[in-house]
Amino acid sequence: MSSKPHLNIVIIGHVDHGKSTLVGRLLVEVGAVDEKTWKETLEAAIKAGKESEKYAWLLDRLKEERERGLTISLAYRKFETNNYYYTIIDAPGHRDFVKNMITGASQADVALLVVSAKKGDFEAGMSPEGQTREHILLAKTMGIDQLIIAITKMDITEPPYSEKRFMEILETLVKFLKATGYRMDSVTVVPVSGWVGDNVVKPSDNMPWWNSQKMEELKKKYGVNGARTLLEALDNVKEPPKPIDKPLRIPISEVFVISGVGTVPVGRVETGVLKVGDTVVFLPPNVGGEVRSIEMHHQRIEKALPGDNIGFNVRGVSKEQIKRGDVAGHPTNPPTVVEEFVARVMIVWHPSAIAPGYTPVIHAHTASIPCKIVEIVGKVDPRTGQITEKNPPFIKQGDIAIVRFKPLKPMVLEKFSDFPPLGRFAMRDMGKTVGIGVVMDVKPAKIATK
Ligand SMILES: Nc1nc2c(ncn2[C@@H]2O[C@H](COP(=O)(O)OP(=O)(O)OP(=O)(O)O)[C@@H](O)[C@H]2O)c(=O)[nH]1
Repeated sequence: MSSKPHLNIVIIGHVDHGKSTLVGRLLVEVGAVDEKTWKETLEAAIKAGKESEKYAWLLDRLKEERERGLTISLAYRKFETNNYYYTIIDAPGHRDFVKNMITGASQADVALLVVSAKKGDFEAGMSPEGQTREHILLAKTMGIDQLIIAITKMDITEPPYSEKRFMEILETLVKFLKATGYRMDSVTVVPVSGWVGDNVVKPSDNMPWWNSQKMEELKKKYGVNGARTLLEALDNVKEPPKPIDKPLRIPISEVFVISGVGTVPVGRVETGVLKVGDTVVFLPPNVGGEVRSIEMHHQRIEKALPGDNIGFNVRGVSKEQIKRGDVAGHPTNPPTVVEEFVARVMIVWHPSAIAPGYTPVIHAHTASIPCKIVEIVGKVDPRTGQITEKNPPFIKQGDIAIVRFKPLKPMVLEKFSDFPPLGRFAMRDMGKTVGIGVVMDVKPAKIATK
């Protein structure tokens, strides 16, 4: 196996804009789905009267197989480019997308926004209820900074492969993306047809205007990057910085006592490196000691890296002192216990209005702590992405807002920009997910030294 970096990608876009068709085409052309499986699936699609939706049909079938627990389909959600291994985190509908983003073990490194250029389609996606608009905001809220925009169905613009239509769409999108806070140099655009296969893996002759001169023009005019094909755009994504260089953070999921070993907290290393012999500290309780051993998959290891699920024995820490939701780090740069934090939240479900005083349970990393809203700093207008209303009296379903929270018990949280896995959360109440958010700023609590 080669050592290409692994990236997670999420597919977003308005209903029927051509996500499945484009992704199906990509998977077939890069060889992630073999020709034989493809032909069989195609025949089944024709039999079922789904000829015109064969790629979508394929993806749906793969999804069904996965839901039935067949492992083979997993392979079809993975593909390679020259530089990366990709895993597709699917996002067929808004609800699933939100759920996946919160509960998914893996954060998306990049989003592929599929936008239909067909007359009327693009306009529907950008309407106030449109998912193009909603998904862009959601992706931004969840901290996905790299965006590839595939403007698809170029074969059925009027006239077909219209440069004018492409430019009109791009201009509207750029305006909205800028207002949302996207950096244009993190955005790459490509005109495609998922159906015909133009500019998906192979450069197409149908859009002679899509050339290096045009891409330079777009860079100058809007700051966005152009890619010859979707594959090239995927290949040129920037590798996210390795969390190995960051301070150590291990959210604890369980604590065991093992005879002959002692106290063994278990958790996943999110950032940094843990070595045998290191001194660690657990926050909020602020207790710590020397790491005597580290175990992964029942094997002793000397050092644990981001992504490793480990159990580790710490001298002088008892089971009663630490629990799920605590976070281990090095004493030189310990995890942050917050007195208050400011977050950007999106309310995905709530039957009435949310006002200061409201206290949902915040689920962040392995912690679940009730946190009170002490201030609604401002409401973000979904049409522009800008703060419009300062200190509104309440927020409701569909709103995006900047909110200040106060945890009712000691809690470790970090700024999303510093430690993404410790800076995103779900707000839950009444057994449901009320909202999602990312931590923009923290006010550290004073910790008593022991
Ligand atoms: N002509 C043309 N039709 C396309 C293209 N891409 C998709 N379509 C058609 O548009 C319709 C929707 O495509 P899908 O790929 O199912 O769209 P989707 O975004 O996956 O849809 P949902 O998952 O239901 O949101 C289907 O009838 C496709 O055949 C394209 O590039 N050109």
